Amino acid sequence: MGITVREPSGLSERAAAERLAEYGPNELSQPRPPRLPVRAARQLADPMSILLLIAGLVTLIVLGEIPEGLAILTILLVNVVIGVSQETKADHAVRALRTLTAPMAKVVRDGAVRRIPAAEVVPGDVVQVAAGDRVPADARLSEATGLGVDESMLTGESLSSDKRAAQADGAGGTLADRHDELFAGTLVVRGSGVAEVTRTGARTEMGRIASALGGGVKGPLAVELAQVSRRIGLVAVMAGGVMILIGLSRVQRGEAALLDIILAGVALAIAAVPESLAAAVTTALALGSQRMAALGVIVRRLPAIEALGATTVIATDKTGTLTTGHLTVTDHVTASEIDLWRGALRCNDARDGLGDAVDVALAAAAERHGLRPPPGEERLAARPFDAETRSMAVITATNEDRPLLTVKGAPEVVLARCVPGPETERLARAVSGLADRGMRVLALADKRTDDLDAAGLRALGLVALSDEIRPSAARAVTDCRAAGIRVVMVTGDHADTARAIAEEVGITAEPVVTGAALQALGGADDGRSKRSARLREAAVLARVDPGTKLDLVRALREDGQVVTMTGDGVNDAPALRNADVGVAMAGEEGTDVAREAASVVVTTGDLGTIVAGVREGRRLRHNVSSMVGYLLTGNLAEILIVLTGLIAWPDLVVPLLPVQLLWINLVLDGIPAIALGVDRPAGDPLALRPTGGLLSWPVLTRIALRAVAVGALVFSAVEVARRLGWSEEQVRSQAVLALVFARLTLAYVVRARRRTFERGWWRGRSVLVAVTATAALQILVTVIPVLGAPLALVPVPPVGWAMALGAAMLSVIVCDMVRYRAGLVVSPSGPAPGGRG
Ligand SMILES: Nc1ncnc2c1ncn2[C@@H]1O[C@H](COP(=O)(O)OP(=O)(O)OP(=O)(O)O)[C@@H](O)[C@H]1O
Ligand SMILES: [Cu+]
Repeated sequence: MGITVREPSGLSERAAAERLAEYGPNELSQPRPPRLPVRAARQLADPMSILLLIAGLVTLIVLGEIPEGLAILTILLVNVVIGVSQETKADHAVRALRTLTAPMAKVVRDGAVRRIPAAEVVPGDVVQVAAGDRVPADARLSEATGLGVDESMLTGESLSSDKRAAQADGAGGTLADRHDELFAGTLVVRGSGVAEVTRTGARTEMGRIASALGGGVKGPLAVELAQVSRRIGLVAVMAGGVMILIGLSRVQRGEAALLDIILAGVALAIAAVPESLAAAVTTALALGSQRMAALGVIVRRLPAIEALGATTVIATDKTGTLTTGHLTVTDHVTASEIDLWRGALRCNDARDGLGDAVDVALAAAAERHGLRPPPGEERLAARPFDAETRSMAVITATNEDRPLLTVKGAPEVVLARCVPGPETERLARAVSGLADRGMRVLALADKRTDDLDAAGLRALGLVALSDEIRPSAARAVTDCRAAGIRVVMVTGDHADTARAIAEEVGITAEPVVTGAALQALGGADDGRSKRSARLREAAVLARVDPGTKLDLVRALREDGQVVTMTGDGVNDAPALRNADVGVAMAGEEGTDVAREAASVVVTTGDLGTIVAGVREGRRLRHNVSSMVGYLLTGNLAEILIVLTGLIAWPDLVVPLLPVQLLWINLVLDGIPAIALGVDRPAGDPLALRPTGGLLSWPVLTRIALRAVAVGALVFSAVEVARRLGWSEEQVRSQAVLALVFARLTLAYVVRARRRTFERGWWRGRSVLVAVTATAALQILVTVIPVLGAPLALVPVPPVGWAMALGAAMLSVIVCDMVRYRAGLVVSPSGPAPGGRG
């Protein structure tokens, strides 16, 4: 426990509540979400909507076709409503997540340390900060131990600035000179301190600068989708152009009006562009992130969902992830119990049961042995625990004349600094017996000196802490293996401890690679490549420092793996940022720095939770690829029919009227596409192994082949209708009916794993509802003339229905054949490179 001269007891809860009412919450005001009309206007400003508006007005006013013109405008309205509601939904989801990851602060209230939301911090609060924390408010330091703060976000200076406790009267000056002040929003990179809050919320230095926290960086998925949309847009415009060119010859011959042809071309272009794709994908991701939040997986950046689903390697911490993280001292080796536990209390930063898990466990053990912090001792200097040195050192003024240095840490580190002798050797030999049992072993030593780095210490003994395995972790490891995901344990702990735990949870414990072994490979080019190879094959990495995590991430990613990495410490940030998915812990266990570097925050560090996230990620990837397949296949088939029909059926002028194209694409298609986005396919989603990119060549080939097949089937149905001598309206109605039915069955084709109507295909309520509702809608407008009139649809004879259903059923069969075939005909170059998300 930190013994200090002044032990500030902080505000009382009552005073704090009063101040909160007076000063308001400690937050920078968030930009308000745009209002409904603004959102609607944004949707309308989209080029497609503008085209649609023009097309509708031209039909209505210039051509004087009132029902058709109104229908087009209604379709536009429906489209805007769907767009706005999707955007609002996605927005809500993202906002809800932001609240979940709200920052916390440690304050002293009524004399005890509490963790409270940073927004509730008030001026006058006594806050504690330690390495890894984001400073919650502007504050004046009353205590500082080796405190260093990164203030680059305020001052632009990349070097961290050293802080010390305030003197009687603090001097002003530029921000960078104010060494006894902490500023809201800056990051503590080392040491610890206690400070009294001076300003909160918008009154802080950060508040004055105003938040520069912009969000919304586009992820790879969004970029890929934007690219796809652009390409398809080009194809669509070309298709529309071709249509107009073909039509022009007809205008010359006096068979059609110019305006009709142009409108039809524009409609084809609008119809062919999957404008709902990007919005539907964003919605699917946003809703998926909400579902994940319910599982305890909070996604900070939406594209991480997709990357989670694509994960091939999970690099995990040991403590807190595979084990519960509740450390208890279960064994110790010592010559003098009293000296050992006194040392454990001196070299300890825990307070009121809060703080580092090791320190909390040691304080509890000391108390069990009847020791309390000796009164009247004052801490003169300290070097906080740090994962690089694996030790902590404290100098205290005791009742005796000379100050006392106490060191605790990894046995290799501490015992190496002790005077050699039988006792030191006895302890060194005892280490591996304890570690073999999966326990974390620490050594303690002391010496009368005021030098933190002194050697020649007296060994006090060993303490062994055990940590229970999480039962869910073992299951998660098995799940991962079944799903083809490798689990690698990365720990700062002893190799023997690591191996014992790895074996217990079912991670193949071979090979165990230690930091020392990696170091021995040297730093030359040759050594580096050997090092990467060693890192890639390791199942357990022990006694490694956080820097090695970054090397591991790099080595694995170079190898084409998609890496999910967990981390909690200040030094884990680079690795978390560089991994495909960085996972940090919410709450006390993780640091703010790690959380900000991570793309995913989990409420329990449990590996099972992370695997649940991977499962959801795989499901979402599957859903997004279903959606893309569904929309692209359908649209392409439609373009093919319109273009071939234009040539084959000159008497029809245009095979499908603009209003019909828009009806099919903008109304009927949107509903099943959204349903596919939130689909629950049969079976365990974890088994849906990611294959290549969203639009790799095999995928595109499959889409093209299926589109040709569906197009040909619908074309035949229409051709038969023409031969039977039906009227122009009936032939077009037949085309719409067959196309809609065939496209609807595509929803089932794209989401299936092996066969369209495989076991459990009917499960997944959203798709069933969407497809049935859409089919019903189409049937209604076909059989009820009043409803069909604006769309120029008329009832068709029974043969027509039979042909539409036949085309739909045959589509399924042909598309399933393509499913098998595609694996054989395409992609000789192995998996496509799009797998990394
Ligand atoms: N509070 C502490 N004071 C002194 N030494 C410590 C403390 N905590 C840990 N150590 C030592 O440092 C070593 C590394 O600890 P660290 O917490 O960095 O491991 P880690 O990589 O987080 O482990 P894990 O994978 O189990 O979470 C430990 O094995 C222990 O010997
Ligand atoms: Cu004991």
